[in-house]
Amino acid sequence: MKPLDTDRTTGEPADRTDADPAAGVDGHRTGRTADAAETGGDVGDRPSGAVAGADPMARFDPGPRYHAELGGYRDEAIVDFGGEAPTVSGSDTPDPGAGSRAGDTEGIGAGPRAGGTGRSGDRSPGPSAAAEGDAADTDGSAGSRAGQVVRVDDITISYGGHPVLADVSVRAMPGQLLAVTGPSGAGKTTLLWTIAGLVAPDTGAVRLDEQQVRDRDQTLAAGVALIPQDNGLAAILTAQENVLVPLLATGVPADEAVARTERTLAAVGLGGQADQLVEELSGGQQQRVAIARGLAANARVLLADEVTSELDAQNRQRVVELLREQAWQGATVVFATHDPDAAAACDAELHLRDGKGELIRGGD
Ligand SMILES: Nc1ncnc2c1ncn2[C@@H]1O[C@H](COP(=O)(O)OP(=O)(O)OP(=O)(O)O)[C@@H](O)[C@H]1O
Repeated sequence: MKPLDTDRTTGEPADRTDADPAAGVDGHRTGRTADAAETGGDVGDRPSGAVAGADPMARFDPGPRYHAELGGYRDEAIVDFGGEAPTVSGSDTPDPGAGSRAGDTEGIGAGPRAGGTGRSGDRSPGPSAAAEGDAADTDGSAGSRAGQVVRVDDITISYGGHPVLADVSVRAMPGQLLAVTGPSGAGKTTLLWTIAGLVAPDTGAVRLDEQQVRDRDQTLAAGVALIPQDNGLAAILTAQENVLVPLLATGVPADEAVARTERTLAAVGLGGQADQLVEELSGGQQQRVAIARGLAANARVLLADEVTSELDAQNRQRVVELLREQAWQGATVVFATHDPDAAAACDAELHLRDGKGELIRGGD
């Protein structure tokens, strides 16, 4: 495997102003200080989120330490979620990256690790998030989003010489859900990360429509969102902020960002917990925040990595319905899961075992 370098330079955070937190970006943590130990020392100077003027949201500036494409405020930030954006080749497209992984260190190792070759020690730079406004998408109408065909052609990936995926091929289509199943360690996360451009195959290729995936920047620009297995949330931010900040940081107009945030949190049943810090939420609630963030990205390709693992049956079903809704709007959805019911609700299923991938249902 060739972990891709997604490290970014850091800078000092912008000074915060005291402006209005009502904007939802900064208002809740009065009296709470960031835990440097938890955050690698960065978040104590949490980026501004700050606000000034009549429309603070419109002036939101997360500060130079915020790495939307890395998903948060810390150098090790991992997360993801890509958002919609025009095309892979659209180099002028503002990077729709976003996501967040500011505070929570626990999940960083989840998913394919960098095998020690990543820039951040043994941690793989995580998927990042993204989100860029696409007004056409916000109405949620059928087919309003231009998904992309994801073509995985004969990819082989190994970690330190140990093969994980061998000649795996699959195609995921806009408007459809592709389940990726298989036992623990079969390579589901590795496959999703490869589609996201976070892991480069040893051989073979991944294409979005006709564009070969090169790296995460490219897939972010192409509107590929990843909801990582470990959620990748910033523990010291509220649920609302975890959804909202990446949207603002990637240029989604404030009104729309707020609307998307409210809509997606409500959709996952967390409308009443919007102002609660992530660290105060249960595991299942945190998972739903991460899902809301992924949904808010209005991605063209949505990669959901075991996003129902901590949910009760009712919420699992709801999340599968929400993924279905994404597909119904036109997105291409790839959903790694251990849950046979969730897999059965998908249009096709790729089963990974012993390095091989077999399309056991649907697809072509
Ligand atoms: N950086 C790394 N270095 C070495 N091995 C790695 C690294 N990242 C992942 N692996 C290994 O690759 C294999 C596939 O991991 P991956 O996380 O893709 O599996 P998975 O199917 O998503 O597993 P799970 O269902 O438990 O999440 C595992 O054996 C894992 O230990």
